[in-house]
Amino acid sequence: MKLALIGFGQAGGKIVDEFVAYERRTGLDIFSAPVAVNTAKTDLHGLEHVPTDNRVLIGQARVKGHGVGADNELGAEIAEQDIDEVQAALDEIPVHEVDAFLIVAGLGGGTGSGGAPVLAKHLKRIYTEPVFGLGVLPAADEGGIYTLNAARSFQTFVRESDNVLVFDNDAWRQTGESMRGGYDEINREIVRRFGMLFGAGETVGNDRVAESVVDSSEIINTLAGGGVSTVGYAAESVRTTDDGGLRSRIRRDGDDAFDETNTTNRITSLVRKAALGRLTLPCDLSGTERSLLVVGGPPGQLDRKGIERGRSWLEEETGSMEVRGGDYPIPDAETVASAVLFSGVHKVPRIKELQRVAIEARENIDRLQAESDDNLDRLLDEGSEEIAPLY
Ligand SMILES: Nc1nc2c(ncn2[C@@H]2O[C@H](COP(=O)(O)OP(=O)(O)OP(=O)(O)O)[C@@H](O)[C@H]2O)c(=O)[nH]1
Repeated sequence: MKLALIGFGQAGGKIVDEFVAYERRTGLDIFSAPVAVNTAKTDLHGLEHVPTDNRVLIGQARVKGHGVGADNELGAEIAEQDIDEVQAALDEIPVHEVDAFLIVAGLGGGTGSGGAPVLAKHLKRIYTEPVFGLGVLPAADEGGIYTLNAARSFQTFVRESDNVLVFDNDAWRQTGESMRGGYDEINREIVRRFGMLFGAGETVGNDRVAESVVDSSEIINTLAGGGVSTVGYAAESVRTTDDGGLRSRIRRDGDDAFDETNTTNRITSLVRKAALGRLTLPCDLSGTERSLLVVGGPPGQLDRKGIERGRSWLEEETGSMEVRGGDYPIPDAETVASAVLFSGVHKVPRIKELQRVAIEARENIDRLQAESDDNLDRLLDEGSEEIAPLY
């Protein structure tokens, strides 16, 4: 599908940068004029792939290019005030060619957390195309303020968008590695998963027209209806033979029945692994409203029976009959991969936990604020009779 892609804040910009790198690497044509918006000049400078003309610095009058320091109310205010500057960048996009908007932001900071919902609301007012969000939740150990920001932004972003696809940094933190050090790997993971979903049905290069049965309307219909989504992914490598043909790792030449069963089984097992493995937002899949299965890889490996079985299994697992699916032929691929989009998920312990910690953080901030005023009064009162103020 064709997306108008907008990264808000540092995380949003870096992920959009990675999406553009992915698009160039794969030869796909998914993103129309990607845009990065930020209140921090250095963050915009740090991007490598988003064209310079598409980097929009907002809030200069308020924060002078230094960011909003995790104040997401300020982030939202600035986004509202400077929405025309963002719109000017979007005016360059041939909107009649795009299927949807995708706004990407880390929800724990200030600029993206505050700005993404404001932009979603603005786009929905102006355009008829659906507006989707890709929201990144902070890791639990980032602290109360990040959690509070994320909880407030999350509920607003979900309300203002047609669907929010969620990636939880906490679930993807590498043990023993600092969160910051791991961002590059995490961003590649985000792009691998969402890139495969959004790339389904798009043209690779000039001469290979994808014959996929997954097209943009199926992705849009899976996301339509609102709510929150998560994505599962699994892949297995297939080897290239000496004559350039593709051969599965355990294929026995000349045994067609064996090959067919093998490709069918591989796909059904990849679908299970994708759904039962680590999701972008871990959750209980029962009660998921709509799902979409995309199986990508070399055309000869995309067995229809396997995809059908995978779909039936997903229906049982989610308890929903609304499971769409299809293949995504990628002629030169060395892996067969399965990506599953679960849309309208409800049983998400992480969100409940985020809200609980956010309430605690709010109470803690209010209490400290009240105490701080008293403490300062007490501190300054001491000796005030002997020491007169300067004026
Ligand atoms: N996955 C991922 N998450 C990131 C990355 N950078 C930051 N984050 C997350 O996003 C949250 C928000 O951080 P930023 O995007 O840096 O904040 P910002 O929107 O630029 O806002 P301010 O810096 O407060 O102006 C953090 O709490 C992290 O959880 C990244 O490169 N990848």
